[in-house]
Amino acid sequence: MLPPETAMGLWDIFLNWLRSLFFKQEMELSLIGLQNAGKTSLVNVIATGGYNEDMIPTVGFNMRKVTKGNVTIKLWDLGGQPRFRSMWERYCRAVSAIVYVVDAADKDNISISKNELHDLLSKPSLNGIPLLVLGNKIDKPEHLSKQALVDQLGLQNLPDREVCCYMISCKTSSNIDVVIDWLVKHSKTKS
Ligand SMILES: Nc1nc2c(ncn2[C@@H]2O[C@H](COP(=O)(O)OP(=O)(O)OP(=O)(O)O)[C@@H](O)[C@H]2O)c(=O)[nH]1
Ligand SMILES: [Mg+2]
Repeated sequence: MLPPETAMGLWDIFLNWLRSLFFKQEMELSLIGLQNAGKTSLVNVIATGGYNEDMIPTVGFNMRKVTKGNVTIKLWDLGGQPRFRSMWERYCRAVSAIVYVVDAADKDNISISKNELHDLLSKPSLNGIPLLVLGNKIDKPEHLSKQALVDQLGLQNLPDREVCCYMISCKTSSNIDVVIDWLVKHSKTKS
């Protein structure tokens, strides 16, 4: 006979396993933003916790599946260079949320980032899709504050969609847990 506390532990593990069979969640996300913002770094940090200084710019897009608890997240990681931006919309149409990554320490490019974001959100096909804006690289001392980023990206006047903004660092993993929580809350139960 197992001691009662071990039996309870096993019972809990069994129940959790049973729950995970019946309540699988899934979601599809697109990661958008200018080149060098840190989109691929974010995928890596979510998937494995790893961070690398020597990144290769994404050509076209990459798809990666990541499982967090009961949630399987399909991530479309898109290239941010100007020549790839015209395909952003196509990869955002069917997603549960758009994740827009900004280099919060690159003040010179914030207005370009703002214009690209507003351009994308003006597409009728993307109406109503929740938006998560991530100000990345807060390990750099020159990074903008969250309020400054919200103001400079014009996030206050975005109609008819849920908008959320967090400041993160892929390098130090700051606030990555809050990002994952937000994503998991926006997933859908698989039917
Ligand atoms: N200091 C700092 N550097 C970062 C951070 N996140 C990413 N980087 C660096 O920024 C550079 C670009 O990162 P990527 O993840 O390749 O950027 P991307 O948005 O995928 O770029 P494209 O694929 O060209 O669109 C790399 O040198 C990263 O090491 C961060 O949180 N802090
Ligand atoms: Mg990339």
